Amino acid sequence: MAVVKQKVAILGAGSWATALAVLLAGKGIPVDMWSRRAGLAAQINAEGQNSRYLPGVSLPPNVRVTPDLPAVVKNARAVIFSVPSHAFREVLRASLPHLPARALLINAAKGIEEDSLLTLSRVFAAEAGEEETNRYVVLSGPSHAEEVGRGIPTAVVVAGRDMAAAEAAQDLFMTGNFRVYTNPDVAGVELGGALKNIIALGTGIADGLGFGDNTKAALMTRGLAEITRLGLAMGANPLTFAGLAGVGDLIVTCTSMHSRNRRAGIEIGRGKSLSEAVASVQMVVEGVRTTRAAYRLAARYQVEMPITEQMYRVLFEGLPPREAVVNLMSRGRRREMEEVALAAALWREKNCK
Ligand SMILES: NC(=O)c1ccc[n+]([C@@H]2O[C@H](COP(=O)([O-])OP(=O)(O)OC[C@H]3O[C@@H](n4cnc5c(N)ncnc54)[C@H](O)[C@@H]3O)[C@@H](O)[C@H]2O)c1
Ligand SMILES: O=P(O)(O)OC[C@H](O)CO
Repeated sequence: MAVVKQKVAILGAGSWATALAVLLAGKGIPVDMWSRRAGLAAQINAEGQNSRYLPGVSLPPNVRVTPDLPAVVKNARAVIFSVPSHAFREVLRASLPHLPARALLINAAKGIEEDSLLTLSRVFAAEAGEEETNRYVVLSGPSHAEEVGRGIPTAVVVAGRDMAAAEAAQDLFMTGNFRVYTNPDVAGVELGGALKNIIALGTGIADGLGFGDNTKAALMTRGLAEITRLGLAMGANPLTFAGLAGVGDLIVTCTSMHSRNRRAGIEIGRGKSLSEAVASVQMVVEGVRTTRAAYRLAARYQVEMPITEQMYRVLFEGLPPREAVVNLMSRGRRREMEEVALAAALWREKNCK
């Protein structure tokens, strides 16, 4: 007798939600997806693809899309949140009364809540209660929907405070083309995934200005240094930033034409306004809100984040991108590793007794 697999719910119907639906449905798992817009749900069901957000990728027949949120999460063994980070609290709140008691809860969004400056795991704890965080995990790493949807080999990471939950998510997603690692460092994995978007906007701007690979490598490397500094101040393990959610995602987002953050940056570098650049991408550009959040977090934690500061001035204070480059290049002399190494030593002392 064939074993009927218990369904998975995906909240959101954008590009990442659709790619994850294709991945899971390809494993024979029934997938119910929630779209807040009935029209988009009907269109996806009728066309057998999400032509608005992930054109050219066929959805298996075991994927259904509906605007009925309670019906989508009912009896799901896992619920995946795949909406932009600014919508996470609202969608979580709407779904909480309906979530099955033991369902694994997976967040696939990459951002920091702008008003509260909370990472999304902390938003979850605030809304659902600290006792629920054992079944909450975050999925991150270098994974563009356009490639995952087409079965291109990809490696990602799942972080959870309870390793059993992280391992359950690992089992859920793992395929021959989608390799999943686990990590207990929730803060590091979510900060890596969120903060790299600021640097991707920056490398896009550098490309739009006509600069070269040297500039991009400099921004990525020094970007990783300031991401690590803030991560350390916020309790993350510095080694997480050497992994898939850190340097891995930084590489893919700063170099790929699939990256919405990089594409928006290119348009800004070519002279478009922020709103024109974001509108041209037609999908969420998480790095814009994250730049605002990280700029304030840097001040709160007294962490030096020069690239983030210049990005903030370009995006929100009208600083011409070329002046931002001059400001970065003319900073005082520094030793490369001093602060990060010191902070990492302190972290080891505190956490590796
Ligand atoms: N696209 C990728 O390759 C990719 C990969 C990994 C992670 N992510 C992350 O996944 C999250 C979602 O990104 P995406 O690429 O799917 O975005 P997208 O722009 O492709 O789609 C966003 C979806 O969310 C919906 N939405 C927007 N505001 C909403 C709200 N208030 N309530 C409910 N739904 C709302 C939109 O209608 C749309 O269906 C982001 O945090 C992104 O960083 C994306
Ligand atoms: O398209 P981007 O720039 O939002 O990046 C998407 C994913 O985070 C890549 O891993």
